[in-house]
This record gives sequence, structure tokens and C-alpha cells, in this order.
Amino acid sequence: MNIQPTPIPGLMLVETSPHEDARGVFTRLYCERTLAHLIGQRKIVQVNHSCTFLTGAIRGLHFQYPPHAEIKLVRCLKGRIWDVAVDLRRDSATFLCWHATELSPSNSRMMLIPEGFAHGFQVLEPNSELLYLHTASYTPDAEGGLRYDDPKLGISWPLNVTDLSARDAKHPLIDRNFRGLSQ
Ligand SMILES: Cc1cn([C@H]2C[C@H](O)[C@@H](COP(=O)(O)OP(=O)(O)O[C@H]3O[C@@H](C)C(=O)[C@@H](O)[C@H]3O)O2)c(=O)[nH]c1=O
Repeated sequence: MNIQPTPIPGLMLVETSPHEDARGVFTRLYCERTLAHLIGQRKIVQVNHSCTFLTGAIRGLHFQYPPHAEIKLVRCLKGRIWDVAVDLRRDSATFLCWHATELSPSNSRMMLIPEGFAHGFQVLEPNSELLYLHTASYTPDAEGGLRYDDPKLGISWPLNVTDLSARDAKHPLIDRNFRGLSQ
């Protein structure tokens, strides 16, 4: 596993190393020892999987408010996605900045999204599948969302949007009183 920084402090790319032989491929997806300095005392408590049918579909942007904030490790198991994280940490020098990277089985990369970030993605190939590792349990009452097309974020999605949940279409726009998430 090789951990690469991004322009946003704390947001990391985790490059994994597939071992290929005549039978196929073996890849370590999570290593407590290697990620200890990023995960701290937290534990992976939930593992989620999603499949998104349509190229151009967007899911997000989602986060959980404290005390249910979570670290997410996101990997694309099938297809190809454009994965986006937005810094919502109060007092961060990169507050409201976003960073995106392509994830696919062939680049064997994961995005490690710290607490205090929103996350979303756009599907670049049909039937793209994602695996998420979470350090907090899903808590619907603590869920927050941002609009994928919020002008305050100015995210330049690579494709036209072909599908979006009713919930994701209704997230509020960021207003001038939004100070970000406390850590
Ligand atoms: C996230 C989640 C959803 N659900 C349920 C709620 C709902 O009925 C159904 C689909 O949920 P959603 O519409 O929220 O699914 P989705 O829009 O795919 O939500 C995901 O979006 C990406 C961007 C993330 O970062 C994820 O953490 C997660 O929030 O699954 C769970 O039971 N457990 C979970 O952990």
C-alpha cells in the first residue's frame, strides 16, 4: 500500500498493489498497521457496496454531522467512477475546496476521505460498483448533503448528469451562514 497526499491536507489516495499470478489477482484492501496514522483509534464498523447502472449518474454529496462523522475508504470494484471529496472542516485553509480522482479496478486506487468532508461520485461506465469502508455507523438523523451543482463549490463534473436521487436533488445550497463542520 502506498499513500499519496492530495492538494487538500488529510485527503489521501491509497494505492494498493495487486499480486498477480497464474490463478488471478490478490489485493490487500485494508491494513490497520499501514493506515494507523490516518485512522487513529477508529475502527471500520460498516462496509457498504453500491452498483450504479447509468453512465453519468451522480450520488452525493453526502456526509454525517458530528458526533457521527466518519472516515470513508472508497474503492471501485467494477467500471469506473470520478470520485469527489469536499473539505467542510471549519477553519480549514482549504474550506470548500474539492478534489477529484478517477477510481477503477485497473488503477487499484482508493480515496481516503477524512471526517469533515462531503463525498460524491459520477459514474463513467455502466454498472459501476463501489465498496466503502466506514468508521461510523449509518445514522440517518445525522446525514447532511450538499448539491452536486452548488455554485459555491463549482465542481466540474466530467459528464452530463443522467440520474440523481430525489434526495440528492433537494439538498440545500450552501448559504453565507455555513461555517463548516467542527472537528
Ligand atoms: C448509506 C446507507 C444507506 N442505507 C439505505 C438508505 C436508503 O434506503 C438506501 C439508499 O441510500 P442512499 O440513497 O443514501 O444511497 P447513496 O446515495 O448511494 O449514499 C451513499 O452516497 C455516497 C456518495 C456516499 O458517500 C455513501 O456514504 C452513501 O452516503 O440504502 C442503509 O441502509 N445504510 C447505509 O449505510
